[in-house]
Amino acid sequence: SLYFWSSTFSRRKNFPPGPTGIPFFGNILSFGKQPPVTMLRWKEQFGDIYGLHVGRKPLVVLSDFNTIKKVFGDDAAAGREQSSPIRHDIATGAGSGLIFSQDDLWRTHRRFALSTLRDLGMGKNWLEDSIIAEVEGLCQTLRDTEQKPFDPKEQLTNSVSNVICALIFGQRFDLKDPKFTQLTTMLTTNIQNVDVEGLAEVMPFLMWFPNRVRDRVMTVRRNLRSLAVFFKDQVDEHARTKQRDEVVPDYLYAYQAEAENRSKTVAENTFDEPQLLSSLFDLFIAGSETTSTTTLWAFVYMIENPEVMWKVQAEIDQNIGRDRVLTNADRGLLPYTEATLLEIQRCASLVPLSVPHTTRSEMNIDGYIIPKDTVLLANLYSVHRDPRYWEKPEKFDPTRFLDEKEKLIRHEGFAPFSVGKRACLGESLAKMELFLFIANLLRSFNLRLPAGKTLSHEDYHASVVNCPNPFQLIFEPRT
Ligand code: HEM
Repeated sequence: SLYFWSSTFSRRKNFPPGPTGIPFFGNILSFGKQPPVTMLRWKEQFGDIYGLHVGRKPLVVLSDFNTIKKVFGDDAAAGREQSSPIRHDIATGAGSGLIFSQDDLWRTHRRFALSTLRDLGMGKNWLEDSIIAEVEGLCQTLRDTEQKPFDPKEQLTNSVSNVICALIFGQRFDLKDPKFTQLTTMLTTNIQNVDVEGLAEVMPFLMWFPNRVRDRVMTVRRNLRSLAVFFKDQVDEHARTKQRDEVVPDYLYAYQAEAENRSKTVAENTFDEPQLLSSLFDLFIAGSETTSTTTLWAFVYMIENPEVMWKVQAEIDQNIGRDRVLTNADRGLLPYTEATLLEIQRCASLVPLSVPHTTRSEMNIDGYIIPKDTVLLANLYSVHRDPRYWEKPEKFDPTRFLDEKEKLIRHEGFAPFSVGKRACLGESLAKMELFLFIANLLRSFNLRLPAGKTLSHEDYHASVVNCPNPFQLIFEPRT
């Protein structure tokens, strides 16, 4: 097998150089607990484009902003791996939905999702109103803690998930509803376990006997099946109430209408139920954990940099006052607050390796010949720490996003939502949510650590989403 191994490698003549792997495993055993950090070190050694292997699967890691922009702007780099041991395709079909589909299926459904989300949110106050209602509910829950140490993660996740529920199902759940909490907890668990994917792929025999990897894979799969039942119930419920005219339009109705329309006009209609279930999974997964975890990062950075928190609060107090809820229209008056949100996103690099792309055909990337079906990783974590774009990248400093007149600037090398054809399709929703949640939380509360506790941005769990390890805070009302 060693011969086979080395012969497969030597055949890839123009493949980018990188760290040496070991037979059978490739480089996966060297990733460490925080792969993006390890990959940043490899960048320093091998440059902006280097090659790796997970098992025998080749991977190319891109670490420079402009290279990523160029490569991800090309349709040839817009593929996704079509299956995985721990994806919801066990319940909905491989290569379906929005995140893991590719080619025409992806193009059609991405276009539909973008325009539907735009139509649902645009020029209408209900989306902003429903986000604000969630923010106010969350603030009430935090006031109810009466300044006792409290871990905000679960309530925060529920509040943010409710925004997605409003968008896709036209309904929200009580923040303390145990069934809803069970659902959001399953999603959180699954996101945190994505890092088991590579191990399960490289060592499929681990599924044959009890061990930690198998336990994690089984938990994820069990959760996926329960979630699929939940989504299916929602779909059926919608089908039953379709005729009522007082309903608020939502993603599900829009999808069902599109499906009906296309069934009359298009020969090959991909707006079927498995594709719907898969898309609901994706919007839920991509749309809730990301925003709520960014808010957790905001708490961490505000505790680490209290002078920034005070400055944000002072800006809000002076320009708006602390007694009324901040709305989207206030953003223009709060450049320092906006800059702080951007700096939180830069430092957190929430989705540190973006979502892996694959090549749909052979690509030439700066002289390297990358074969079809190669996985491409964008190391956004290293982009956000690149000294070519960021002065003193390790420093938390919102003013880097402001010009000398304290006006907000667009900063080169900033890509929390990735770039190109597959860039986040919820970006504008996410930005609105981040502002409304974080700015209103800071308007309403001083954040403090319980006596004797510490908090550090280095204490986190690395997976597809980097998430701070659990912590408690004291939420001291500011009114
Ligand atoms: C702070 C919040 C968020 C961050 C940091 C974030 C980041 C990302 C990143 C890095 C990607 C991968 C892009 C790529 O493959 O190149 C992505 C994809 C995606 N995001 Fe977001 N996201 C956020 C919020 C949201 C929200 C609120 C939604 C829901 C509407 C959403 C829906 C999606 C979808 C559907 C994709 C897959 C797009 C595709 O494959 O074509 N995201 N996001």
